Amino acid sequence: MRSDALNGATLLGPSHMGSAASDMGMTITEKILALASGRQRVSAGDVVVAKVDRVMMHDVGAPGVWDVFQELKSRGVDVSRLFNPGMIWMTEDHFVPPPDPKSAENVRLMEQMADMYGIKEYYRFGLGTYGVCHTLAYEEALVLPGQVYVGTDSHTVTSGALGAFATGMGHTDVAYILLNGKNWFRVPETILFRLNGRLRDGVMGKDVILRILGDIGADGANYMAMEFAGDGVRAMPLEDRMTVTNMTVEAGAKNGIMAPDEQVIEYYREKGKSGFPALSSDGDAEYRDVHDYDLGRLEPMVAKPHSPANAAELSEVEGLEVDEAYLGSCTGGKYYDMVQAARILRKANRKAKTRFVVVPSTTNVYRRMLREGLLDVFLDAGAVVGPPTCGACIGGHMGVLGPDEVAVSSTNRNFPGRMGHRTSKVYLASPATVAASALEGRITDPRRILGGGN
Ligand SMILES: CC(C)[C@H](C(=O)O)[C@@H](O)C(=O)O
Ligand code: SF4
Repeated sequence: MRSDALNGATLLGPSHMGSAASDMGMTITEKILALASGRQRVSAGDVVVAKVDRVMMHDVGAPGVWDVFQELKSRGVDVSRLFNPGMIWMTEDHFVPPPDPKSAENVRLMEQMADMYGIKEYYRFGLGTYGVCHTLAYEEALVLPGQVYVGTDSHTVTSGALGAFATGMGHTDVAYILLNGKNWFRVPETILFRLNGRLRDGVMGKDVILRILGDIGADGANYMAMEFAGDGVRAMPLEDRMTVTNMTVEAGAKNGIMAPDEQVIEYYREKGKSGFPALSSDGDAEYRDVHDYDLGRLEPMVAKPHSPANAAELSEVEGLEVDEAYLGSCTGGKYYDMVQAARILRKANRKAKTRFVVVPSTTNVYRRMLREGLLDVFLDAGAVVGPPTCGACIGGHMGVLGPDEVAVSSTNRNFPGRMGHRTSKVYLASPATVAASALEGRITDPRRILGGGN
């Protein structure tokens, strides 16, 4: 079955897994876990031991895994060799360039791990390409459709937009995978979100996922797969799709996933990658729930403090004064996000009225911004443009908030204190909304500047 399914980068028909006619079909998530565990079929609730294809560690996760290794060593476990160093890739992203001694120490520890274990795919700040892991996974084609991909970060779910089973795991689980190449998974139930129609100008993937989070709640998909399908998905650029899967974990999801379409396959072809299974869900797959959305009617959204699921239409808070507009992170610091924000600034052609912090998520984004004149657009608007890092998204550095400050941010979490002082307040919004709000110093509908009907 495995060789049938690994049929090159072609879109495989629904029933390629050869399940008996009487069986229910499978979801894409079930198919990937079946392939990885060498089974003909799996169903939600099954516990499987699945081979993991790729593992990511960053400058917060790798030191945590190192600690687990030391603990195992003290109990007599041999941690001198890994199952397959080639399955691992690492990047420095959360606290780089290091803002404090502890972060600097973590970076040194990563260097040591890379040397000791022979980890070759290592993206280091100050030595060329590096950046926020989830953007880098896409840009450098580090994860392929159909793979089981695990990272030391909860937003590893982002890569599900490209058709992988992608999920975050804790240090102990990742340590186990590094030593054994596999782990156990309970096959999640799936909620299907059918996205129909096209987003209007000024409305982005971020608005889609905030709407959905508002509808299902912060625990609306606990340990479930959130699958997105429909012509609305196909109409979205890949980087905007990634914003949608990125925030599935904010509803508690195990993974977010979209079946790879021609756009995905073409993307990988350009990167010189093929030979992966482009799986999709069967028509008779079993879903826990199905939700329909008409993207053509979606309004710009925000998530009010202090939960990503505390969603409201932007109109509810329009005009609210902000102290900072933050454009960055794996959610809102991708190239597409920068382009959408810059479009608003170009159109307005004036300075921001509030502090405006722009942090491209990777060096690839940064270089493209430089080449295409986007850096000038942001600088001309008065923004400070920082080097690639997670930065203020996690309250680390590069624009953290002071007491009672209010920010509008393209990031994914607005828990108390997430971006700085515990009394600060964060409104999550799309990159377009962040740019429009920076210009006005107040939460602003980007369509006011773009001139669309709102
Ligand atoms: C530091 C890291 C483990 C964490 C995560 O798991 O997501 C961070 O990236 C976040 O966004 O909160
Ligand atoms: S940018 Fe923010 S959400 Fe993304 S990995 Fe970094 S800290 Fe986490």
